[in-house]
Amino acid sequence: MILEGRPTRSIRRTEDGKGAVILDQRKLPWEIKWVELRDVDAAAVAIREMWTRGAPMIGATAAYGYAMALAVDPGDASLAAAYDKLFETRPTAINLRWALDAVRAAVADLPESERAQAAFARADEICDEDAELCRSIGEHGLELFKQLHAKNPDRPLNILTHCNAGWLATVDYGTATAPIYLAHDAGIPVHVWVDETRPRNQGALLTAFELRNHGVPHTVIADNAGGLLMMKGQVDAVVVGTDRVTRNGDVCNKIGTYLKALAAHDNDVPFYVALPYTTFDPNTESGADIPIEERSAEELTRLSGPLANGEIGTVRVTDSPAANPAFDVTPARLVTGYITERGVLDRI
Ligand SMILES: CSC[C@H]1O[C@H](OP(=O)(O)O)[C@H](O)[C@@H]1O
Repeated sequence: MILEGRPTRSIRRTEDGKGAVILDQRKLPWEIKWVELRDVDAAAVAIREMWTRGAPMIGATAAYGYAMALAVDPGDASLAAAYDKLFETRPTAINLRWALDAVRAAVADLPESERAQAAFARADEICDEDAELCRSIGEHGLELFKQLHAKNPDRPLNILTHCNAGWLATVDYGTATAPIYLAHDAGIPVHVWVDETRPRNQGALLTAFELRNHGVPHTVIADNAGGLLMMKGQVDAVVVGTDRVTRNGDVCNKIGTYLKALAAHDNDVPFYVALPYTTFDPNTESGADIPIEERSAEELTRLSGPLANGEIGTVRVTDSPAANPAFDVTPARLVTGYITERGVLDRI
């Protein structure tokens, strides 16, 4: 099923098959700008500077960047150097490692002359698989939403989400948004509370953009408002994406997720995490072992956006020192269930 009102893919190969095309998400929603990535350095910059972001999208972009590196130099030294260059862009989302390992495994035993083509083919597979995984997450989440809505059939189902785990964060459908889109398209009245998600406002800018384009009723709220809404019975479930789920079920996600889980637990609101298997990390025991990315303080001390004259400007929020951890960890004990391509699981 192709969702109307938006591109069907957030990443694709260039026409000549030698690069990748992504949306520059830093410009959204004010400008829809597709950019071509033509080499591994461009892919690394796009990931590190968050032109494109979201765990599956980071993996997909890195996969194509890896293939571009091998098209220039397919030797073993390049295979290792390109892996490291892409791996060190952002430390938290496990999809990055998963995708790089998948491409390396597909080419390492091949003759050098065959490596680039095989790498691009594996990157294509990663993208096609991600779209299918997210659609399956949506199908299983749809059944859950039907059960939740049956409890209060005379009013919309109120879902709260944090950050952007939408089609912009994946190859298609999204993870947390997949059940929202499929429920909306199936005629289930869904309303979404969209956490703005400071400091980069992926919720207010990206999730709101997606939902607006798809005609899904939604309300942008301050990150700190969710607890009150839950206390007032205005949230039927919290559904978020994730960047890494560890073997014990701990969930690493955008900063602020843990606080939503605490409020949900205190108000008996179910808290679900949507993820494909590519975001599960069996090699890490618990959330305590996950590297938490620390991003620039400027992301917190400066705000940018269109000024009255339409130009993109920046305003100062504070001139004081700032700390900017980009993720936090929600312990498994606070997670009601995991919405996966295999179904809704009460333990991962
Ligand atoms: C489906 S992954 C979405 C996940 O990625 C986001 O992080 P970022 O925007 O920094 O890449 C956020 O944690 C989302 O939940």
